[in-house]
Amino acid sequence: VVEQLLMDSNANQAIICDNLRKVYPGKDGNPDKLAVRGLSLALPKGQCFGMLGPNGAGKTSFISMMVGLTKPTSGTAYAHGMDIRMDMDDIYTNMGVCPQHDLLWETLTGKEHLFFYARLKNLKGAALVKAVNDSLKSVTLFHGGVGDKQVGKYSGGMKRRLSVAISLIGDPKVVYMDEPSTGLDPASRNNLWNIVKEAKRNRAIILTTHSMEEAEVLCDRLGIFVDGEFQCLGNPKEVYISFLNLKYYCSNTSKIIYHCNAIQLKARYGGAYIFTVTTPPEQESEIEQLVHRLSPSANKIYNLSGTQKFELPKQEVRIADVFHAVERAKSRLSIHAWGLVDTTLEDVFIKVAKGAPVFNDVA
Ligand SMILES: Nc1ncnc2c1ncn2[C@@H]1O[C@H](COP(=O)(O)OP(=O)(O)OP(=O)(O)O)[C@@H](O)[C@H]1O
Repeated sequence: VVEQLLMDSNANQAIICDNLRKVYPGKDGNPDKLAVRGLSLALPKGQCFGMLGPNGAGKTSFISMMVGLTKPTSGTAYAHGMDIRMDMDDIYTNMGVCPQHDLLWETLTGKEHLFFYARLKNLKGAALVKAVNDSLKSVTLFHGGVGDKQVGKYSGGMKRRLSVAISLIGDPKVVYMDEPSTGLDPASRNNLWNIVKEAKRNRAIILTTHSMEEAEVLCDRLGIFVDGEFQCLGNPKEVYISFLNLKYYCSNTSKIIYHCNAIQLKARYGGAYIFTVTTPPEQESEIEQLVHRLSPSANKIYNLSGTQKFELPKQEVRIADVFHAVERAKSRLSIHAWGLVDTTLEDVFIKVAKGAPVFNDVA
């Protein structure tokens, strides 16, 4: 699969991770720490991938490997088709990083920062000046001579915008952003989100965040990372979570309701339930009709080989009606499994984090 993706890398996949692992050797008789336990991921250009996870989950360890600060213990990853084990120098020319804490020189101006980083990306002459001015404009630090002020005089929001501008200077195709909007007021945060939305058009962005809202606004796909591995991967509208013992309204042919250790969730989007049904593929249209009778504005969000998922606006449906409708339908349809879940991304994230082992942030 990785080889196929790599062959396609020039055309499509900006980032490919192949069973990436990071183990920190235990010291003083302590056991080894598996910070990243075999991460595989492909991210096409034009997408922003959000990495959520509790403190100590391994997000920074992952990003550190991707940006060349540390070496993988095993496995590898490819940025723009280049291997992080061997080709880091080439990767740097096409990579941008916005670190969690602004790494800025207080006595340099915003513009000087951008000149410095743009030169590192081999920009020269008129192209260099244009790139710096465009960059300042894109993060609204151009007008009024703000770009010529020392960074020490910048507000937190201005520093964060500058850090994002630095990560994007030189048109890198792969960008890592570590909690880009942490600590910003709502207006500055919205401003920064617009910059990131614009930036993701022609590059791949991997973004870590603790904000569900940020993940929903910016990310085309996201994963919840716990204890060194993804517990779920999907788009913000629909994420699969496993290894959790969450209450889940679910039934299959033998049980009506049980507590199962898998959950499908839908992020808020106005408060909807996710209704999932698996039947033989030829019965799909009958299920669709049933769903639309229950909820006329239901929206189909997934369909594969007889498994269909719909979002049902909460104000339109009562849970009991769904249960009755499915039970009645079982007399004429082969419903292999079905489920109805009501939860928000934030609720689930908190439960995922609680379900994870307690991490000690101190290495
Ligand atoms: N250099 C190191 N040596 C040993 N253990 C480490 C080292 N760096 C991180 N760890 C451990 O690896 C685990 C993952 O840490 P990491 O910093 O990658 O998590 P994180 O998800 O980025 O957390 P946060 O959200 O707090 O930044 C933690 O248990 C941490 O204590």
